Amino acid sequence: MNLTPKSLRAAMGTPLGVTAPADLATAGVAPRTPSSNAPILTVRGVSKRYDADPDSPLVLDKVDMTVDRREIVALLGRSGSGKSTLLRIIAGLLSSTSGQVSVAGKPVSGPANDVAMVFQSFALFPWLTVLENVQVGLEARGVPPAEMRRRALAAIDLIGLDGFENAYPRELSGGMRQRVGFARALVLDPGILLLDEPFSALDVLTAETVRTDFLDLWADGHLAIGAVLLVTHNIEEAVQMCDRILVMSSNPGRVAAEIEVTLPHPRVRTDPAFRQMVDHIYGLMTRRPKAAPGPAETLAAGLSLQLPHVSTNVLAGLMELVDGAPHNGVADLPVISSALQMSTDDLLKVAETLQMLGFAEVVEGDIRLSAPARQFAQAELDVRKRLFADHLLQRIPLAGHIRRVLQERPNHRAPRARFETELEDYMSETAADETLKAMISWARYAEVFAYDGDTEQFHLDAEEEA
Ligand SMILES: Nc1ncnc2c1ncn2[C@@H]1O[C@H](COP(=O)(O)OP(=O)(O)OP(=O)(O)O)[C@@H](O)[C@H]1O
Repeated sequence: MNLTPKSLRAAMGTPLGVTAPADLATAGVAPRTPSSNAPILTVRGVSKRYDADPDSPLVLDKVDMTVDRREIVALLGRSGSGKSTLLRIIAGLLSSTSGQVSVAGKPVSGPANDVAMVFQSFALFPWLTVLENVQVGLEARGVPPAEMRRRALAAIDLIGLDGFENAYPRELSGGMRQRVGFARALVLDPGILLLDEPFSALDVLTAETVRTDFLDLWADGHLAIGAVLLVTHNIEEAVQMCDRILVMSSNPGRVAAEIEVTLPHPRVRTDPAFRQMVDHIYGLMTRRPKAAPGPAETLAAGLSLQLPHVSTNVLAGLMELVDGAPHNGVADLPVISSALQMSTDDLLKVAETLQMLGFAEVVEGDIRLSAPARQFAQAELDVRKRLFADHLLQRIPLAGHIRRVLQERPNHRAPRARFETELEDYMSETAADETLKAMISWARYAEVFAYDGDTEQFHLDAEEEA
């Protein structure tokens, strides 16, 4: 039986909207009714490098943001944009390189009492029961045992786990485990609740149930929390849940756009206004990758272009899909993403790779194939390879550079390390490694040069030497 707060209350014969257990509820609190003008969270000029070396990658660059009382705010961004880093700095689990964070007017310099967090991985103690897991934070704060038990039971009841107090996490489904994660955070009555992709490890239906139950409790004023900051890369989740969405850009992470969501609750995903907002945000998240430099520009500029490791099978698959009916060359990315059950992040990465290679334009949430891409989609393998080779050499300076070096060397061979070192002047080691992996797989497909994994050397085959 799926015990949700709604079904639980119904089973108890109490109408929705009743006052929740005293320690958790702030009766009569209406969402978005500020109890004070000061924001509950203020982030000012926060920058972060993980390495003390000033030349190491800047993960966050002078981030400014606030969250008001009774607000649910999303930090939405692509993978690697620094969302989790920012959340951990706000929680006091990580220090910033510069800038300040304050919660409820107090500067954060370590784990703060006014902050609680729900993790993607649930992070429960497997050897503790549900009740003991929920009590952990209260125990750390020295709450007396009787009060601790009373508050933990109230939180468990509220979140729909009544009857499971003595169960161990291994006996619970994923959705129930995450409810424990929520109860453990809510029991602390935090000024701000930080949600780090709390629904992304759940299957689609369970995620939707836990999400809407949480929203119901919030809307009914049953949660004694000041505000919520949600980290997600799921655009629909952000539009469904939040009053405001902060879109983060990557490399370095910055707040690139801020969107107020005023759609009435409950928000329906098929509603045209909902879809329009999702499309708009898709557009904002679709940055145009740096264009390949023209002949007048330096090789250095070209080598700074990071390549995503997307396989040619996946690239070909998306071109075929968009080329075919009913899209006929132009498609709405949110529509394809739900049809393929692909995350926004994964789909945008593929679409932007096609754009980088000159096979597509990605604008305002749409992907439009170029003429060569449509030709590719309908061609046999040898024509596909030729088209891909042309685009690779024209659009990706690294491809031309490696090929030139191989042509100039008498034995037509060069070690991978030679290019890796060169790339690392412009990007991190991880990015250089991913760039070379992409280059190797694309070049092999297009037969513009070869790579020997055993000797870690690039080389030209006889027909490639021409
Ligand atoms: N402990 C660490 N040491 C060094 N670099 C790190 C560390 N943690 C994260 N990074 C780097 O910081 C950048 C931002 O990572 P972060 O996890 O904050 O991004 P994110 O937006 O939360 O990504 P995701 O959605 O994939 O979780 C990435 O380039 C990542 O490689």
